[in-house]
This record gives sequence, structure tokens and C-alpha cells, in this order.
Amino acid sequence: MPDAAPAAASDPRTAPYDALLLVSFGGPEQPADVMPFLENVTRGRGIPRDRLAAVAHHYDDFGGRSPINDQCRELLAALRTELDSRSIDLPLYWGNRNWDPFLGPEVERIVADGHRRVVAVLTSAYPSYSSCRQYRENLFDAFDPQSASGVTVDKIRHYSDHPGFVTASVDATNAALDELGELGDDARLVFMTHSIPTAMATTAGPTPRRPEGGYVDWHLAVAAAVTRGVEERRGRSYAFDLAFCSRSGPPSQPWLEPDVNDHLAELKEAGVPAVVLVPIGFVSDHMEVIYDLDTEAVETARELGMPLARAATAGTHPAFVSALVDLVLERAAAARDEEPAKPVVAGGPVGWYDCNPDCCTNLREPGRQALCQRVAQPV
Ligand SMILES: CC1=C(CCC(=O)O)c2cc3nc(cc4[nH]c(cc5[nH]c(cc1n2)c(C)c5CCC(=O)O)c(CCC(=O)O)c4C)C(CCC(=O)O)=C3C
Ligand SMILES: [Fe+2]
Repeated sequence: MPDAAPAAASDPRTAPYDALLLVSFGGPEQPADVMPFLENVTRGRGIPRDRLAAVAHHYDDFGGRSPINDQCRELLAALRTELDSRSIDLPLYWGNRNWDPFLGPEVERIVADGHRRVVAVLTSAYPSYSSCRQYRENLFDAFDPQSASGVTVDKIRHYSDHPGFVTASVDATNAALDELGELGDDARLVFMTHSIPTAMATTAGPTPRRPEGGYVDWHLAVAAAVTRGVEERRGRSYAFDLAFCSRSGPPSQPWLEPDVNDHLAELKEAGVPAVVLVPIGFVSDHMEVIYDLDTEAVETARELGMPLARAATAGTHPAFVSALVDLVLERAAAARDEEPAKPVVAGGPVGWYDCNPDCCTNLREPGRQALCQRVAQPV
């Protein structure tokens, strides 16, 4: 009898997992996708109609196609290469929350292919409702016990302060400073992320939390670590700030500030000679980066006469891809009840695998179920 191909679960490094699922946001790939995609994203979320129309134009300006799906395809290819180089034969799957390929049909494929335990890698690196729990809710829906016949899923920990993610950002910031030439010596590093409602920010991460909440805390830790890395490389010190983009709620609702455009004006006023935007809140150069930063903020900077360069996101940087594989192996070791090291940069918060029920509150539908969550302890 010929030997059967070894099942991935038999690899002691990745056991008990037999499949890896990349979970992403999703984006339109043609003009006809734009409105249905936006309706999926904003259903029940109280986004004003004129904001939706404006965002539809952002996509239209890029031919109705977001780069995010192609960036996921590139990340999958890079993960395959990295896994191959370590002789790890783990099948890869990919499902999005908001657009084709959707999570639901991908989970059906996982089930049909006979897999039992899945490790999920999210293209979102921070705690908060939008960046963590909402993904876990969508995973719950996709892995509904009825359709997924008992397949279980675990996720890797939040990874923005993993040394691999930070190294990618240090390299990118360094390259952006080089683009500014001599001005790079005195440039301000402006770390960028997606704004969220302040009510969502203050309830991000597990309790007890600081009044700023886990989302802001994590970003500040990553910004400080990237700045330190850049300072070591360049042998001089840099001032840094955290600013926000992509605000979308009604004006009456407070969101995290400063907005990047307002912040650029303030820096100009304060005499800062040049700026590097470092989008640590995003994993790839998708629409929030190429529109909100490369189009809108670049235009603001031009009007202000402020020299500006934008650092790349982690994308498929080798240090990042390798970190993701390390995080999968770490998660597998933890699932085997070993106690793997959890590397983070100095001073960075240590991520967790299963969230507490009170982590990253769902303020709209508090009863909604999510995966990768601890069972509430009876009091
Ligand atoms: C924290 C966060 C991340 C980072 C973590 C992660 O990566 O997940 C993120 C990523 C993304 N956000 C994206 C797109 C959109 N986000 C929207 C709306 C919203 N985002 C929010 C938060 C976040 N969003 C929030 C609080 C809203 C308000 C509505 C609500 O409470 O849910 C809207 C609606 C229109 C608008 O108002 O902008 C769109 C189109 C894309 C795809 C880009 C592409 O197509 O290339 C990506 C990667
Ligand atoms: Fe968003």
C-alpha cells in the first residue's frame, strides 16, 4: 500500500492544527462591488449617507478596486514560501469579513477538506471592538456549530508589538526618512492608525484598563518601539506623535483625534520641517492608506508646504511573514499546553489568545457571541 501523504496535524510543530485560515477585511475588486461592499461594512452602524457616497468615490478613483484582496493573495504566497522553507506543510485558507472570498464558503471548504482544528491569522494586529472582537464575532458566525460540524478555531495573539512587525516598520520608517534627504534628520514621526469612536477606544482590551483603553495603549507602545529602532539605526533622536485617519461616524459622535490633516497643520504651525507618516495601525497598503494618507494627507501636506514621506506597512516584509509563522507555532505550542515564550518589544503589552468576555465591548449588540473567547467564570 502506498504511503498516504502525511496529514499536517502529524507535524509535531503545528499540531494540533491541521489548517491555517487567514482572516481579512475584504474589499471590492470592480466598480459594481463598491456599493454592496460598503453596505456590508456599514449595515446597522449609523454611518451618514453622505459619508458613504464620499467613500464610494475613494474607491471609484482607484477604478472601483481596493488593493486589499491582492495584498492578501501576496501574503498567502509569502506565508507558503516561509512555511515551505521550514518544511511545514499546513494547508492555507483565506476568508474575508466583508467581501468575496467570504469567510462562510471558505469554512465550508475547510470542513469539506476534512480539517478539524484551525489556527486563524487576522490581518488586524490590535485589540478593540473593530479590530478584534468584530472579527471573532464573524468567525463565530462562519464556524456556527451547525455548519462547521465541530471544527474548532483558535487565533494567534495580537501581534503589533511582536519584534517582527516592529522590525518591518523600523525598516520602512528608515527608508521614508531617507527619501526626505537632509530633512530626514529633523523630521517628526507621525504614527498613523484608524480612528475609532472614543467609546470604542476606552472599552478596548481587557479590564482593568487605563482610561485611554487598550487600542491607544498598544499603539503608543508600538510607536515608541519603532521610534527607538529608528533612533538606533540613525544615531539620533526623533520626536513622535500618534494621529488618526478614516473617521466616519456622525460629527456628534466623538472619535479619536487628532485627525492627520489637522495634525499636519499644527506641526507646520509649530515649525516642524518635515513629516514621515508611519501607518502602524494597518497591515497592508490598502484603501485607508492609499486614499486617506497617500491622497488626502499628501494633498494637505502639499498645500501646507510640508515635506512628507509615507512609510510602507508591513505587507510581506520577511520579518513580518516570519513572525506570523512563529506566532502560529507559538499558538500551537500553547494549544498543546506547553508554555511557549511570547516575544514582544521592550515595554510592549503581551497579547493573549482567548479574550475575556469583557474585552473590547460590543456596545451595540452586547449579547453577540464570538469565538476565541474564554467562558465567563460563574461569580
Ligand atoms: C480599527 C479599524 C481598522 C483597522 C483594523 C483592521 O484592519 O480591521 C479598520 C480597517 C479597515 N477599514 C476598511 C474599510 C472601511 N471601514 C469603514 C468603517 C469603519 N472602520 C472602523 C474601524 C477600523 N477599520 C470603524 C469603527 C468604522 C465605522 C463603522 C463601524 O463601526 O464599523 C468603512 C465604512 C465607510 C467609512 O465610513 O469609511 C470602510 C469602507 C478597510 C478596507 C480597506 C480597503 O478596502 O482597502 C480596512 C482594512
Ligand atoms: Fe474601517
